[in-house]
Amino acid sequence: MDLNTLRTSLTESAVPQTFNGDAYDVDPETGFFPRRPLRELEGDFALWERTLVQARSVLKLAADRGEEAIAKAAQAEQWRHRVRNWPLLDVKTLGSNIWTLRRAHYVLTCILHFYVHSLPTIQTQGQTIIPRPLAVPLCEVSKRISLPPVLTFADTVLWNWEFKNPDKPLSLDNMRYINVFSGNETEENFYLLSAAAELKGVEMLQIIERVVNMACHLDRNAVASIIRDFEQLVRVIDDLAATLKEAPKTVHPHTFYWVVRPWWNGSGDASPWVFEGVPPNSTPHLSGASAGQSSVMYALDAFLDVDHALKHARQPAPSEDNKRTASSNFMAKMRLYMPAEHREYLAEVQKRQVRDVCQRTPALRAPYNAAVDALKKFRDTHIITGTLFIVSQARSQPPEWMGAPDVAVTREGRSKGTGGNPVSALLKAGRDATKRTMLHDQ
Ligand code: HEM
Repeated sequence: MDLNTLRTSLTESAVPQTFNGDAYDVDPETGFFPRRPLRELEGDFALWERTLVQARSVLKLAADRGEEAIAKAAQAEQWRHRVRNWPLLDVKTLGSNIWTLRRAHYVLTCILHFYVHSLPTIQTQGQTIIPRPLAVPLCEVSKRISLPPVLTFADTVLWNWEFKNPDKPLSLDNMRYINVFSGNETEENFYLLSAAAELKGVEMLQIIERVVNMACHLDRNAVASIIRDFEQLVRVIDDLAATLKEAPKTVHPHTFYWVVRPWWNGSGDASPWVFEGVPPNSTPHLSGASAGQSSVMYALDAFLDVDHALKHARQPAPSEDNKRTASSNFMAKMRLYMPAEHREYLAEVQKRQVRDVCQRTPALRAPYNAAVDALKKFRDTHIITGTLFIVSQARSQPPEWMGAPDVAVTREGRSKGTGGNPVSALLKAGRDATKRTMLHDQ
């Protein structure tokens, strides 16, 4: 679809009578996933595609001191040298097809992360320079699709797959991840776990759309139907929690923490990124990729009206830790890393104020609360997962073949999440905000 056509249809449907995900690039069968993989870039831009393929076979994390990394160090430097000497391509000639621009974002952000995280530390003292032939087109493409010029959840999970069998529809069994930075199974399995949540979430989005439409014209039949939908929603959220609980079976916590997650990091205080040829301060959002940017859970939050920002006086009152986390605005900031059309979708769901409808309709309160409770339990599971995969691993030693961790970074610092919040306080604040969403009899 053409970018302008999509934007126009969004503007025209600013307050649609019937809420329909299609208008926001949300597919009825694949949700936030595109129905088909994004097509490779062609012509001059095939250079970017080739560079990404080469990166996978030669680049390792800068901290990697393993035999393979040492043997490939010269090839890795040649790869970075080639990127620095690329011709400066004009992205205007890419056209305005949204899928082409998304593919360009995916390819260039993957190259960016290969580039910065493989750079020997000696070359990143004080600041990390992103060379002009990469920086300029990346920032222009990002601007055109309203995404920051950094790897996002969409780049790693939504746009990074191909069919095993192109004649069959998208499903977990019929997809394979293309760009796996570390090349290991833990990373690919993390993407598949996220994909499982996205695909499970499709059912959830169908429920959300049905309920927000019925909530506008509430009669006895609509109430009965909404009650059934809330019951179904509880089952879907329970399934999501069960999927998350299974994570340690396929995603290895130690490998995840030391070998996979560093590839997704964005710009940090120790060596902030500088985009050559791009006006300074024009790229403020550079956190890096996180499952915290998956629109699926935010759709649920918007639908149930979970108040992460603590704007409303709800019970029980927030703790001091909750307040500190809310002031960092993490949840609102993560929305900036989602595709623009999905952000619009979330805003539209939020506007429908389903929580208020349920508050005014006694028969809906208990079914609504059951869904909130299921989401709270999902977040309880998520806290356990975050503790196992991040907090505990921050106390562990890196694999032997890796250089020692940066001694300047304390263990506490190492258990910070995307955007710099301590992981456990962040995940608990989300759980507590969910608890406060419960309706009480008035
Ligand atoms: C091994 C599996 C997982 C781990 C280790 C993990 C870890 C984390 C961490 C550390 C954060 C804090 C922000 C950050 O540092 O990026 C976070 C946030 C978040 N994650 Fe996960 N996550 C996992 C799986 C998932 C899955 C499958 C989903 C999607 C359903 C998900 C959805 C979220 C959301 C929505 C947030 C924002 C905070 C919140 O809503 O409470 N995560 N996750």
